[in-house]
Amino acid sequence: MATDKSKFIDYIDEALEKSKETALSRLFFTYQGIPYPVTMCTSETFQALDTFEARSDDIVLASYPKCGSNWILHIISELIFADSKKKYEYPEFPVLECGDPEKYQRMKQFPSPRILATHLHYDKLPGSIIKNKAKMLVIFRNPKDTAVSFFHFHNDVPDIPSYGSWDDFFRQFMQGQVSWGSYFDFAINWNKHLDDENVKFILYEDLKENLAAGIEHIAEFFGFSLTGKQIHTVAAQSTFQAMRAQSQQTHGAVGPFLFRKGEVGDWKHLFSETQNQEMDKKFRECLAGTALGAKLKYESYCQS
Ligand SMILES: Nc1ncnc2c1ncn2[C@@H]1O[C@H](COP(=O)(O)OS(=O)(=O)O)[C@@H](OP(=O)(O)O)[C@H]1O
Repeated sequence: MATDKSKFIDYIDEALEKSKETALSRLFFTYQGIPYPVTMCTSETFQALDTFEARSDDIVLASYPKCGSNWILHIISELIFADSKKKYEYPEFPVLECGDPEKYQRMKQFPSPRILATHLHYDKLPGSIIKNKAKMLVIFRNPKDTAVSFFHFHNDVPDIPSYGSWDDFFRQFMQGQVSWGSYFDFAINWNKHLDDENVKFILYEDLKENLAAGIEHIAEFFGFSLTGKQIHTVAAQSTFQAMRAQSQQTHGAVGPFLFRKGEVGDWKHLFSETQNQEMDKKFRECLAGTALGAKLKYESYCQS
């Protein structure tokens, strides 16, 4: 990645250090009905977030955890670099709701465009993002691979509290008792806003299938004018293999765990038939017949 991410790595290392002393039973606190990890979020920071002043040229990258947040962060910073020849510096950890309460004051000094990643449900975003019509790219991934990725992150990273088994994690995931709450609540919430003029939807699986085309759409949405050659260069730097190879430099010790497999359909290795049926039912109840339900291509990615 064309960025100096030392602040980024410092923040991740600090969160991992806190995780070492945190048992799974003490990992979450609830703020306005949603569980968040105590290692990354505090209620003081959430209160301060209400005062955050968004700009119309902020770049908001929204996603439920494990849906490809670091992938689009990388793509955007490469697009900025290709467009302006200036490295995007990360003066703060880019996830908006993570960090100390003073970060929003410091962020006032940062030059535009500022990249704001977030895992917040739409109705928990600070009002100024909506009011000032900052452009928001929201990336979704099929819920089965999302759950599997989430489970592996907990159980593979030595310093992060583990679940007793995949079955334990699945139960918590389906009840929304995981960091940033329920995938399905997040989806229902965002579903109402996919047609908003400042919102663009992107599907992890589509990006995987045609990375250059996805990058072109992202560039167009944010108004970066790049040549076809530049788009292909960004695509070559944004493959899973390229990002995994750099992951220790970009994300520190957690890098190789974060960039784990990057595949579509990994859920087939873990889901039992009963779990498949349970998630299929939940999907039908929450998203069947909705615009997002169609966009997720559930039959292709979760049922075959
Ligand atoms: N370039 C590229 N191509 C394909 N897949 C990629 C890429 N970059 C990240 N990933 C995969 O995204 C998963 C991690 O998601 P997030 O970055 O959203 O994680 S986090 O919530 O911010 O911790 C995680 O998925 P799994 O491998 O299935 O665990 C990453 O491997």
